[in-house]
This record gives sequence, structure tokens and C-alpha cells, in this order.
Amino acid sequence: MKDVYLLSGFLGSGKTTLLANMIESLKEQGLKPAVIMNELGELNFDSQAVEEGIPLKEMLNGCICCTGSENTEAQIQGLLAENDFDVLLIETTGAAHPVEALDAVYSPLFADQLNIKGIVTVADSKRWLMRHEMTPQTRSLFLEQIRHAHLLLVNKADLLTEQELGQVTYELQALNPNALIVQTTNAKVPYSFLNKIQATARPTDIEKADIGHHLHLSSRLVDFTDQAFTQEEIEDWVRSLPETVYRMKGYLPIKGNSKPMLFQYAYGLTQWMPEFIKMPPKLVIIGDGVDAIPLPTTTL
Ligand SMILES: Nc1nc2c(ncn2[C@@H]2O[C@H](COP(=O)(O)OP(=O)(O)OP(=O)(O)O)[C@@H](O)[C@H]2O)c(=O)[nH]1
Repeated sequence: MKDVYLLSGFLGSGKTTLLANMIESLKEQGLKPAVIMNELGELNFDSQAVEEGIPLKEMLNGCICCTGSENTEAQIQGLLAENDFDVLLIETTGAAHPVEALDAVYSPLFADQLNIKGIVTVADSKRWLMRHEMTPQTRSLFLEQIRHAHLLLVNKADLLTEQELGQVTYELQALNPNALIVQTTNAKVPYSFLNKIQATARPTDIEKADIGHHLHLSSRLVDFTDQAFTQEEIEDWVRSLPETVYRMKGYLPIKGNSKPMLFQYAYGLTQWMPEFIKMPPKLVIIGDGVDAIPLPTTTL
């Protein structure tokens, strides 16, 4: 299993600085990093932050969450096929919504090779104090990046007074009580903090899950080998799910079909497509607390 970290945060908050620090920390631990950088422009000025010899893929033509997950899937598959690495660091553009970015990264094709550790959001603490000057759209994205973080860096601590820093930390923790929060200058975060987070629900977590536990944004891989459903049974199940299930995608075994069907769910809508290759019957579920939700059942 290869660990995957998604680096999120507003433009100029310190993501590239964090990336460079994380590469150093991982190497100190004897781990081999690989990097995917997602920049909005045609040219990636930040790629100099990644030293030679580290596997690097660049996605320059748009946001990881808008260019379509196929592109991200292809980049990850390329990295997995061509390189030997232990940890994948993905720097998203400042304009990426964290749920969309997680969705783009989590493909049923290689879900059993990747362990999504989580979203590390770099929050610019100075900008937080001036958030009322932002447009409502950018402020809302800023808030979403903070809300969905598993590890939250209150960065640029050097630019604030002690009192301001205390206030910002308190406000950010109130917005996301589940996140591990750490005050940083130049995004310097100890490896032990990074290693602590975990966004992929494992079978042992699911057995332990109870109400109030694991309310975080997380992903879960369900294997439907030796099972089959009708499309109606799946649609009924989808209607019974809480609104905190944001995305599902994968291949579902449908009675009467020799090959699992491609299934997608987003914003309350399902989409079905016949698949002509026999794909493994696996489904990825992304949402808050997905380890606790019941799975579909069949009557026959
Ligand atoms: N004073 C101060 N400056 C910082 C800190 N962290 C990062 N910076 C500076 O802030 C600027 C932006 O940092 P980057 O790491 O490039 O930020 P980014 O989020 O990757 O930026 P984009 O790629 O534009 O989204 C750089 O000049 C950094 O040196 C900090 O803790 N304090």
C-alpha cells in the first residue's frame, strides 16, 4: 500500500513550501516520495521545488477536479507502473475543492494499492484575519478547504501576534473540530503529525465505528465479489443514504449481466453504463463517516 496525501489550501498559502518540507521529512524516514503537481497555468514554476530523481507528474491544464478524473487516473496509473515509491504527494491548485480532488484521486481501479492518508490544508492565518475582504465565492472555497482537512496547518504564524494566532487557531478548530491542528511557520510540520491522519476506512475501523465516531471526510472500498443486485435494489439503497455521502463510483454486479456495470453517483443522481470489459466488482464511497453506513442488500 502506498500512502497518499492531498495538499490543499488557498493560493499563496504555502502548499509548495509544505511539499518541499514533506519531501525532506519522508526522505529522512527512509521513504521514497513521488509527486503530482496540479497547476492552473500552462507552465509550472513550482516544479523546481521538487528535486531531480523524484518521480513527478504535472497536470498543467486545469484543476485536478475539473479536468476529469480520467486524467488524474492516467497520471497515477503511470506513476504506479513506471516508478518505485512509497508515498504520493499531490499538490492541488488553490482553486480545488477538496471533495472533488479526493474524488479524482480515488479510482476503483487502484483503490487497493493506495491508502489515502488525507487532506492536509495549509491555511494562511493572515488571510484568515482578512477573510471578510474576499468575495463570497472565494471565502466559501477557503472555508471548505478548512472544513474538510484532516490535518490543518495554521501557517504564516510569524506574521501574527501571539494573541491573533491564538484567536485564529481557536476559530479554525471550531470550524473543523475533527482536524488535527498545528501552528506553523514556513509550513514546517513534524512527520509524526502527518503519519497520524487516516482517511481510508479499513474493515477494522468499520467494525469499531459507532455514532459520533469517524465523522470525517473519508473513503471506503467495498468489494461485491460473489454478490449480485438488481438496479432497483441499488437505487433503493442510494435513496436511503444520508446526504453526507457525496460520491460513489465503481463497478456493480447486476443480476442477468455477465459483466459488472459502471456506476456513478454525484449530487443525488445516479448514472449507469454497460461495461464491455470484466472489471472487478468494487465500489468506492466518499463522504463523511462512510464507515458507518449500511451496504445494499438483495432479496434473492
Ligand atoms: N512569512 C511567511 N511566508 C511564508 C510562509 N509560508 C510560505 N510563505 C511564503 O509565501 C509565498 C507562497 O508560498 P507557496 O509555498 O508558493 O504557496 P502556494 O500555496 O504553493 O502558492 P500557489 O502555488 O500560488 O497556490 C512564498 O513566498 C513563501 O515563501 C510563512 O509561514 N511565513
